[in-house]
Amino acid sequence: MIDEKIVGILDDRIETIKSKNGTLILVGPIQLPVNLEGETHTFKWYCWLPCKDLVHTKGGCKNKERTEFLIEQLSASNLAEKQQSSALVYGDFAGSPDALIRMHSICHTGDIFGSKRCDCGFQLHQSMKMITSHGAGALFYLANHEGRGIGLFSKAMAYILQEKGYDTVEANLELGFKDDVRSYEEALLVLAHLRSKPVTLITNNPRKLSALKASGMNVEDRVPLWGDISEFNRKYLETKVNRSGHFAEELTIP
Ligand SMILES: Nc1nc2c(ncn2[C@@H]2O[C@H](COP(=O)(O)OP(=O)(O)OP(=O)(O)O)[C@@H](O)[C@H]2O)c(=O)[nH]1
Repeated sequence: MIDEKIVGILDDRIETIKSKNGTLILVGPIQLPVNLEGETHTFKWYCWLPCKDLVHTKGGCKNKERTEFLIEQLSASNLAEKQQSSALVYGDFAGSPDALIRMHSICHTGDIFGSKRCDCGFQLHQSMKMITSHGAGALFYLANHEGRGIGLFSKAMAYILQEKGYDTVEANLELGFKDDVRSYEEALLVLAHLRSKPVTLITNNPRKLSALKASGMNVEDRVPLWGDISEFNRKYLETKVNRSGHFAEELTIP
């Protein structure tokens, strides 16, 4: 039995988002002060969970019952073994006429370790800076997208192939994957829940742009995000342009 007071505290900040493919449980907003190059910017942080990741789910509950049931499931659901994605929201996200969106795929090596083999760490921090300078926007951090959806272990194997001359696309294909197996469905449901007005997408990837538009994202515009180019990621970036068709007009590879 969960303490009623605990249920009351959490219930205010838990919502369910229903779609034809299932239900997401969204928790937030949570104040998150973030250090961006010495300046503190406060984001609103949301995290979500597909209902199927819980041990059991109970349909049709009233809010308080649902929240109590959810808390009861948590400790047995082994959520640390699964991936949970989240969103950092900035400014008047629902109301602002234009908002910048970054759909950022997790990159353990680039985002956490600062690896220079890719541009992911740079893109993560730069997009947060772009969103705060713009005044309104959201960064979706997609935790089940590692290695463009192949997973961290497979990405490690792909890196070994790349050391032997295979490019990013070839390495994925040689390991039996498609080049890009990412799904944006859950993130789009959360986005639609938080904002209905059009957005500007931060990306260099035309396939990401079309996939998101095809899934119903209300994208009005796109802004590029190239940078942190070095001898270590030159081939990776050239492969993006030459094999994956990335918009190259804003890119200068020295
Ligand atoms: N398979 C594989 N994935 C990689 C490699 N380097 C980085 N990644 C992954 O690529 C993903 C980053 O993709 P994005 O930053 O969305 O890049 P993008 O698809 O080019 O799109 P934009 O950055 O939006 O232009 C992350 O999940 C990384 O883990 C690699 O060499 N092989």
